[in-house]
Amino acid sequence: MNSKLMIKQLSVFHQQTNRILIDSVNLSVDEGEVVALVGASGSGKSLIAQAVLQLLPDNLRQTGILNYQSRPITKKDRGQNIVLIPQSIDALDPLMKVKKQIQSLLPAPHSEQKVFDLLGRLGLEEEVASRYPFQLSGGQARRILVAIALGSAAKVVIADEPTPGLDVDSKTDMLSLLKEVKASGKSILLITHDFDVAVDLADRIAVIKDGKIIENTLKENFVGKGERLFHPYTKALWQALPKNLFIRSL
Ligand SMILES: Nc1ncnc2c1ncn2[C@@H]1O[C@H](COP(=O)(O)OP(=O)(O)OP(=O)(O)O)[C@@H](O)[C@H]1O
Ligand code: NI
Repeated sequence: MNSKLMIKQLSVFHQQTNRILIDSVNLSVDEGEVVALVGASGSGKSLIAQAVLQLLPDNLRQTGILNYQSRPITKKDRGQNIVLIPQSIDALDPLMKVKKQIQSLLPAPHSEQKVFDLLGRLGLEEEVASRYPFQLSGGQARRILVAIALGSAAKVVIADEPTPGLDVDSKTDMLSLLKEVKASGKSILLITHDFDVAVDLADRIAVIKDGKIIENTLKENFVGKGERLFHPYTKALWQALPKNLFIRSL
């Protein structure tokens, strides 16, 4: 298989208590594919992203295999080959203006024009480049984080909760930005608790519950009342989507 990113038997433990937070997770993302990882708050989604990027805090320990293009992932892959759109906009450096921030993460040559072009693609004015992060709205800051991913040379993007608490219009905007990231040929691991975002964007959907993947299936299997789905939890998520609510009453 042509896996860009492969996660094999990944487990994450709490060092002191040995409590298991991620339990033998297998997940892969092929070239140009969007795989959504869906689960409730606290199910372990961000821990998987952190483990892949070698960013787990010191009190946690990981076991298992993490590969980028069939070889082990190292810290050097971070930003180079695998880029994270982080869950928190606090990830932006508060002391660095937007332009410098984007330039420092783009592959050379990172001209001013390149920054403006990127901002333009994301529907942001050039003037935004000269602001500090605290002068941005939440939605603008999120777009800057996507801009960094879009402009980077990395072939794999991990987007951790890109649509939290956005209103319908901002969510639609964010979805089209992510579609643009996909159209640029990158593979995406899309982390979200928002099931309709997953169904809209992904080729394949994996569902995580209490640190375990309980379903991993092609988007095509999300049809009808969910007869083709394996786990009752996934069926419930599918049936609860607003567009499917009528099905339940049939
Ligand atoms: N550094 C840590 N030490 C101990 N427990 C942790 C640590 N980080 C996360 N956890 C626990 O691991 C579990 C999974 O956390 P994680 O952040 O991956 O959830 P999540 O699915 O991303 O949730 P959300 O949707 O709220 O972002 C939670 O129970 C959390 O409390
Ligand atoms: Ni999270």
